[in-house]
Amino acid sequence: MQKDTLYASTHEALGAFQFDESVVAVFPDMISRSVPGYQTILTGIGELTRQYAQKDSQLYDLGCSLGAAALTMRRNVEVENCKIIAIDNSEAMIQRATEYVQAYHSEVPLILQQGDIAEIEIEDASVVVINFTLQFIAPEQRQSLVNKVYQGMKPGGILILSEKLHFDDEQMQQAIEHLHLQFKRSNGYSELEISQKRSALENVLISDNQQTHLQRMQDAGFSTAGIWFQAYNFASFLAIK
Ligand SMILES: Nc1ncnc2c1ncn2[C@@H]1O[C@H](C[S@+](CC[C@H]([NH3+])C(=O)[O-])CC(=O)[O-])[C@@H](O)[C@H]1O
Ligand SMILES: O=C(O)C(=O)Cc1ccccc1
Repeated sequence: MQKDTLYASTHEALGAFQFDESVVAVFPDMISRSVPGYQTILTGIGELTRQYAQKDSQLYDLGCSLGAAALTMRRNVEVENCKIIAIDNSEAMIQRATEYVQAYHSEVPLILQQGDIAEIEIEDASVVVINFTLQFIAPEQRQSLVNKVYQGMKPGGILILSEKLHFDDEQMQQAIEHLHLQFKRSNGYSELEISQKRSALENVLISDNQQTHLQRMQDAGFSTAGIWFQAYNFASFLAIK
């Protein structure tokens, strides 16, 4: 696995964070050193897929990057006639994801598509995963995306939504941000890397608080929604239709 050193040296004209070839090359290392609980969330996505995937249905991974969640879902589907659809708008991600997916054999079809998740159709879904991607969608498009997911779901279907959160209470925000900072330091990121990445993500990753997420899922129509996992400011929600 290639080490993430993207922000290790000084960038004078630091551009906004983009999911381009340079990020793709280091992505597995970057996400596991930056997101506490990432592996545990993938394991949970597998377990929930095993429990909630319905026969004759579609499973979606929206904002799939290299397809980690889609591959975990595929390993855990135990019912007949399921199809997994994984979508990302980064050409570089989809290209690399296609190579990854080809390395594993399975009877369950997995289709990788380049596209904007705000624009694609969702139908006959039993499991929809949005693992750390809604935070990159324009805030004013988020409700209609979650509405569309709900509309495209079968009764009993689930949405697994993982996001970086912020906290309205300033003291909570500071305390939890500190814990995340320490997590990145303990994973070998330097102060320069941390501060340059933070600048690059400004206005690119726009987090919501927990209440905004829960309200949005409720407004979409989900009768049940809650957090099933949280590590510091990174949480994963489960909503059931
Ligand atoms: N409008 C959009 N449409 C489609 N894709 C998008 C859009 N905007 C951003 N993306 C894509 O969303 C992904 C977010 S990463 C997901 C990790 C993965 N889920 C994982 O489980 O490993 C999370 C992170 O890096 O923090 C990137 O691949 C973007 O190209
Ligand atoms: O690195 C961070 O500080 C994050 O908030 C998470 C992240 C992880 C990978 C790509 C973009 C953001």
